[in-house]
Amino acid sequence: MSAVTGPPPELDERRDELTPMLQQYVDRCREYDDALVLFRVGDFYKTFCGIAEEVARICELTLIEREDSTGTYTAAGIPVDNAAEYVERLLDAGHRIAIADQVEDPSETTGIVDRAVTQIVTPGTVVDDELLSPDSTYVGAIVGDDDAFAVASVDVSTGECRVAAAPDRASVREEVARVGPAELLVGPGAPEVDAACPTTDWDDDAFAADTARDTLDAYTDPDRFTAVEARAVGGLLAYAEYTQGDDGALAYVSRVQRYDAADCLRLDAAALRSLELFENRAGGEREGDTLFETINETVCALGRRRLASWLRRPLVDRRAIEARLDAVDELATRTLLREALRDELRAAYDLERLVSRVSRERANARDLRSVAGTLAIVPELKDALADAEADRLQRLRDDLDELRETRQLIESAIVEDPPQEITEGGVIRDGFDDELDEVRSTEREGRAWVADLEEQERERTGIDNLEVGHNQVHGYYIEVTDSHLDSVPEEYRRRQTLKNSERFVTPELRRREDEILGAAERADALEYERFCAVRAEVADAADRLQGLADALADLDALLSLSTVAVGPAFSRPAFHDGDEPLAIEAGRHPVVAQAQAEFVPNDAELPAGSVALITGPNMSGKSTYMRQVGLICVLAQAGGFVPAESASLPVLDRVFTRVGASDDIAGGQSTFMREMSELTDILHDATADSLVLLDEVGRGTSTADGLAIARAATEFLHDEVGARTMFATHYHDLTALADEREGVFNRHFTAIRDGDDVTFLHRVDDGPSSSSYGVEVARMAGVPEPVVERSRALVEGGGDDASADPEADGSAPAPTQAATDGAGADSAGESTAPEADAGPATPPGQQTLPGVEPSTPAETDAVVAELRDLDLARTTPIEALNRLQELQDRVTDE
Ligand SMILES: Nc1ncnc2c1ncn2[C@@H]1O[C@H](COP(=O)(O)OP(=O)(O)OP(=O)(O)O)[C@@H](O)[C@H]1O
Repeated sequence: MSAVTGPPPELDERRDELTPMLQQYVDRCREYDDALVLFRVGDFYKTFCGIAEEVARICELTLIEREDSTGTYTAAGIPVDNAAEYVERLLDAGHRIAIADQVEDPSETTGIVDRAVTQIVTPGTVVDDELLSPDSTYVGAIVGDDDAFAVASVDVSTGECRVAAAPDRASVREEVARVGPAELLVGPGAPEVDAACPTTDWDDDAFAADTARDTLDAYTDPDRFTAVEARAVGGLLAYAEYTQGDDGALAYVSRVQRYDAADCLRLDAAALRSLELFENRAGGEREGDTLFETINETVCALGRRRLASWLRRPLVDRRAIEARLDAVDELATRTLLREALRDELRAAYDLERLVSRVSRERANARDLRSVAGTLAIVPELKDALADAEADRLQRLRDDLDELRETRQLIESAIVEDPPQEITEGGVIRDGFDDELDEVRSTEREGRAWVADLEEQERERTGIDNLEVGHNQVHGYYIEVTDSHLDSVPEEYRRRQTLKNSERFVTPELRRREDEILGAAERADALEYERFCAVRAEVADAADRLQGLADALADLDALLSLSTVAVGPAFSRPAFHDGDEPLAIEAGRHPVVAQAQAEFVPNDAELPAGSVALITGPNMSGKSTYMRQVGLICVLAQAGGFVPAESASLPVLDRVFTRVGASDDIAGGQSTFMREMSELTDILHDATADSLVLLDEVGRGTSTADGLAIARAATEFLHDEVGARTMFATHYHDLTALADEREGVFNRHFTAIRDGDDVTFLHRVDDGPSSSSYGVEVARMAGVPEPVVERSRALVEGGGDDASADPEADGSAPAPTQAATDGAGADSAGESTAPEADAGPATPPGQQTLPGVEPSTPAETDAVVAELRDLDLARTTPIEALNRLQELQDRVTDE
């Protein structure tokens, strides 16, 4: 990155010999020596020398040679009109960009136009619409003292700014993951975080206690914050100001919120990832298969961002949850009200970003009309909510600020469909400003006089084909064909001779023309002035406008939740004080169920402090089941209805997830190390109010060690922590824990086997599973047949209960049997016989593995005997494969 920051050396060395423009370029590069300077020259942002080469490479631009009296320089130019696209590429390539714009009007300057850096664009501080997704874009900052840390974040495009204290390093990491910044400032004393975004080393001084307090003082009372919080948010705001051109405090950051990270259902990075709230781990086509995209029914950008933040921070205050649910319930029941509100809200613009543009003086007339357009729906929304009963809705109705004066101001000042440009007129309405009206009427009168002139002059001179026209070079003229030149009056002055005609002006026409031009120019200037005044007045209402944006965002998010709530088989969750079981009837995974037509609903019941050990074949639905329990809890605490017939839930403080090592792509650490460090966090931090979802813990090491760790962790969670825990495992030995501990019980997923075919029922049942079907799944995944056969032989030959397995003794074809025996402490008598009886027919929603032709018993016996005698220690892989192939041929040929 350093190659493109600072001035190009060949220019820097000879600065004083360069042309004034290049001198200015070098100066801006020196001033902003940590950024790539884009230097405005006419309609382009230019870069020079080595920097130009880098920009041309990234942006696929052509390099040009620029020659002046001092030398020849390589240059590359980004067209100003579609700069956004190129800026995005440069950002993606990891550059920080300083935009040096012309800050003087070239037409009013003699000599060189002054240029200043007006904006620094970094991944976290982008404010241009073209570069921004509708989602929040945060820049975050972390700092630390000896024993305290703080995490601050700001969305420069909307002004949303927050800071939270974090008691330890793990909390910092967790909060950073939850904020999900696009860029992170790592301040002094900050712990190492594995951020999924670029990090920036920002001036340490900005985070110093006194400096940070001074910065913060321009926004709010610094005494509201602890020392470390003030350092984090003060340093961060200084950076935000720096990126916006260093013009002082950002007026649209009207509230700096302090929050407690523990005041919400805490989801750490692992939980966010494995529950796939915002990102699908599979990526690609399944990218949109996330909880957020599945339940997002918002109709405007404000609501979209709000719903995302509710999902990132579900509530933990039961009263607040119920209040949200009451509102959702009412909106779900009252279809007409819901649809009327949604229809109105569709017309809402992104008020937060508009207000921030207004405050930054970047808003144009269209933006102001969008503000007014959004204000125009407010009375309708208030009316519609007039008889709302839920407290939350009543409060929202009161918070919907009509801002009548602001709306009236914009509507009376700005024309309905204004142009993009604000300096070229056509922006301010007639009747808004006397002076402007007068100037405009002078212009209009002048033009009318000219328009009448042709008729008048024809009459006066008797020249019936006399014409009045206008061109850029000569202005207004009177054109007379050669045949009528004799009739031209005396005061006509010749202007231009054409092939068959002459063009004239008169002193009066000249005077009128000057008047028209003067008036037009004056009108444009006046309009711009008036526009800026109106914009400044709107900016004065920024606080109230942000308050309104807040209310609109809440309303849209509530409407989205209520729209989902009326979907098939959603119900309002009930909350209890935690002593009762977490109980879900016929729950569904909201994302998988949507994609899968034949999704099988499942019940779940977890008494306080219990551990459910979940066993079952691969692919039988264990992970889906556990995640669905987690997602239902998250959705419920965010204030949503849940995909279940009923749900009776405790208010959780945290959801922990630990997914299998192979499911996780970890950087740096070995997957096993990472798994263990995540497990450590869980064992340390889980409480009796937490939900712990463990999927395959201990898989990344030897079986004996893995089993030991899994068992010890389960015992600890049960005996010491008392967290509600679901543990999906392939360690069947673990299921014995249910006999030893009262709160541990077994659940399993059922599959039925018909010969070699396996059908997954995706249905959870009591008791442990007895078979894993790993070999069948391996074959389904395309593992070569010889290896599959060898594996099967090993399983059958080496397993303790080989003789109990009908397939092991070669009796073929194997009778249809339940894959699970339903045995286990809690499930005596609840066998899966009904499924077994169902025979080979494939029930809906299940996958079937293809079978192979069975062999005859005698040959199979012989082959099995040979397999047993094989000395594996002396067999190379190739020999093993050949041998397997031969053995397989023998049993299938026969
Ligand atoms: N309740 C269900 N109804 C229908 N299909 C389901 C259900 N649950 C899971 N499935 C399907 O089964 C597939 C496998 O599920 P899942 O990953 O949960 O299995 P698993 O038992 O955790 O497997 P493994 O042990 O290999 O990790 C899912 O991708 C989904 O398509």
